[in-house]
Order: sequence, then C-alpha cells, then structure tokens
Amino acid sequence: MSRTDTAAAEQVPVTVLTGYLGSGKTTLLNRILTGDHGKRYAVIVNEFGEIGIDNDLIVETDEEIYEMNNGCICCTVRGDLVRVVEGLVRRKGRFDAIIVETTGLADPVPVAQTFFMDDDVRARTRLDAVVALVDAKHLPLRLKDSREAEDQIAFADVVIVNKTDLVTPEELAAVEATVRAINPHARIHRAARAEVDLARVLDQGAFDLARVLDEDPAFLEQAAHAHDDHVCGPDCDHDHDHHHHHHGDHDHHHHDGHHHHHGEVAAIHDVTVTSISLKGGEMDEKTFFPWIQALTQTEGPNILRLKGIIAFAGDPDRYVVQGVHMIIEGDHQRAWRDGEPRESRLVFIGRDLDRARLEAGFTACLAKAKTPA
Ligand SMILES: Nc1nc2c(ncn2[C@@H]2O[C@H](COP(=O)(O)OP(=O)(O)OP(=O)(O)O)[C@@H](O)[C@H]2O)c(=O)[nH]1
Repeated sequence: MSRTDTAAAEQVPVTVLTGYLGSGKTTLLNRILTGDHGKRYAVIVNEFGEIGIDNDLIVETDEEIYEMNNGCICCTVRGDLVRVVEGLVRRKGRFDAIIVETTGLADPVPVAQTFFMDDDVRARTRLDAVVALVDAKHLPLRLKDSREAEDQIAFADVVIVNKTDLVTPEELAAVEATVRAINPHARIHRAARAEVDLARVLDQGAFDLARVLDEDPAFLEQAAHAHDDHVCGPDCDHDHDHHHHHHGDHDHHHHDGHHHHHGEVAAIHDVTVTSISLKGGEMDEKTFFPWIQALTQTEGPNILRLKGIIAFAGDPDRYVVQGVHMIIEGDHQRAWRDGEPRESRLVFIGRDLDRARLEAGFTACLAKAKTPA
C-alpha cells in the first residue's frame, strides 16, 4: 500500500475552526497566522453580517485569504466553498495547510462534508480536525438559547475552552464538565485569548471518519448528494419554518454524543438572530464611548456580538471595537492609509435588535461637520 501512503503524505491538512459568535475563532486564527512555524496557510473565512469586518480583524499576512461574505458557508454559499477548495487543491504546493473559519452560527457538519464530496478534493485534502472554540463565560447561557453552540461542540475533535480569564475556577470546571458531557471524545484544552500550544490544534490527525460514520452512517451519502446541489442540500429548509430550537427546559447534561441532527444536509439557522450593519463617516469619540457603553449595558443581553472599525475625527489610526453581550473592548489598530475612506462601520448581531434606535444612536455619534457659514 505504499501508493496510499504517498498519497496520504501529499494530502493537504484542513482545519475547520468553529465555535459560537465571539468565542475566539479569529483570535486563534491570528495566533496561527503569526505563529513561528514556517508553514503557509490558505485561509477561508466566512462571516455573518452584511458588511465585512472580519477580514479587517485578521492580521495582515502574506497568506491567501478567501472571504465568503454573501451567505453562510454551511448552506447558502456552500457551493462557493466547494469551488474555492477545488481551486485550491488544483494549485497545491503554494500552501501547506487549509484553515476554514466558519461563522459563529454555522453547522460544521456540512463544512466537514465538503472535504469528502468531490473525488479530487477528497484525494488531495485530509480533514485534520474540527476545532471548536468555547466562550467559557457565556457557554451556560448559549446552551439555553442556541442549538448551534451545542452542535458545534458535539462535532468537534478538539475543543478549546477559551476566555478562562473571565470565569472562576469553579465555573471553568463546570463548563469543562458540560463540554465533556456533550462530547466525550474531544480533546479539551483551556485557554485565555486562544493562547494554546498550536501543536495541540494543528496537525492533530484527530478527525475520525470511522467514528463520525458510526454516529451518522449517512455522513458520506449526504456529502455525495450535496455535490449535486451547489446551493443548498436537498433537505435544506429555505423558508426556515421547521428549525428546531433548544428550549430553556432542555437538560444539557444528558447527552450521549449521538444527538445531533446529521439527517439534514444543510443547516437550518436560528432565524431569531439577525444582524444590523451601520455605516457612516468620522465619529466623535466623546459621544461614541458613552453611547456604546450604555448600549451594551442596557441591550447587552440581546447583543450576541458587535464589531466595528471606527474613524474618530482627528485620529490617525483605525479604532476597533468588539463586544460579546456586556463585555466590550476596543483598541487602536493600524493607521488609516492614504486614500482610504475614513469610514466608520459597526455591526450588531443579536436578537430583537431595534434598528431605528441603533441607527439613531450611531448617527448621533457622527462628528459634526464644520458648520457652514
Ligand atoms: N477576555 C477575553 N476576551 C477574549 C478572549 N478571546 C477572545 N476575546 C475577545 O472576544 C471577542 C471575540 O473574539 P474573536 O476572536 O473575534 O471571536 P470570533 O469567534 O472570531 O467571533 P465571530 O467571528 O464574530 O464569531 C474579541 O473582543 C476578543 O478580543 C479571552 O480569552 N478572554
């Protein structure tokens, strides 16, 4: 079988980064991209929200980054993912590994299936591991309101319990036990700011097709079907009428690891989560900070995620603001470049967001133009 061995050695390893909104996927991706490993990565990033901000939050590198922002990678733009991957494997040699960062709402199962669908892709790639980031602070809340958060953990080969700095040792132990109950097989690591030994994340050889098939005998058949349908899988429920939710009364401690819904080819998303994108010119920091702080305190429970790139009047540098519920942080990033429009962009992802109110608040923070004479 030396032929197979050679083929295996030439297969490009693929790491799928999953994890709920704001769990730390981009933080980990940036660690990988800046790590001292001499490897070159092709990165595929998918984002939830109308205006692309994620790409601006990824460190600047020479790596090839493919953004997929027109829909979700696990359903509406899955065909694009297939084509990007097909294109990548044809140009092998230019990178050593592929990393796919999914949106926080994506189901990693159809993303994983992508690497088994097409003969060429299957022969030339090797799904190395599905790595799930978990926000230790917000996991208990997430398991009450999001099926996605749980499915992502259930399907992962490696789970990084991140944001350990935001919880007590007791809370951390409880979160870890919950993760273990959802997924008895995963390798679990703890991290703050996604600081993990990359040797425990990359090149794991952890994706176990035999185990996946054991739990979901149709995994490869779904992959084959999906190939015939480049937009959504045959079972995709476009009108989103039949999505199932976990309800608060669901007991998450009784999982056996066999519960998730591989019967569906494409994910059916939590349609209660929406995004609101705001854009404007320069902002006044004296108004912006009190507004965003007050907003995250009052609307925090509904704000699953916020991210923005802000142009403050008189500030040569771009300012990045990010939040998850009531936790908000910001920092200066790089300088605005010559000719780059000094534009402020802010995206809110959450439930029951009041667009008019957010828009009005945002507009009120815009720097006043010089009053005309
Ligand atoms: N306190 C704390 N904050 C963290 C940690 N890891 C990441 N963050 C912050 O949490 C926010 C979300 O992190 P990201 O890495 O952007 O999360 P993500 O999963 O890529 O987010 P989405 O792509 O929007 O789903 C950012 O403000 C990070 O700086 C951590 O360990 N501790």
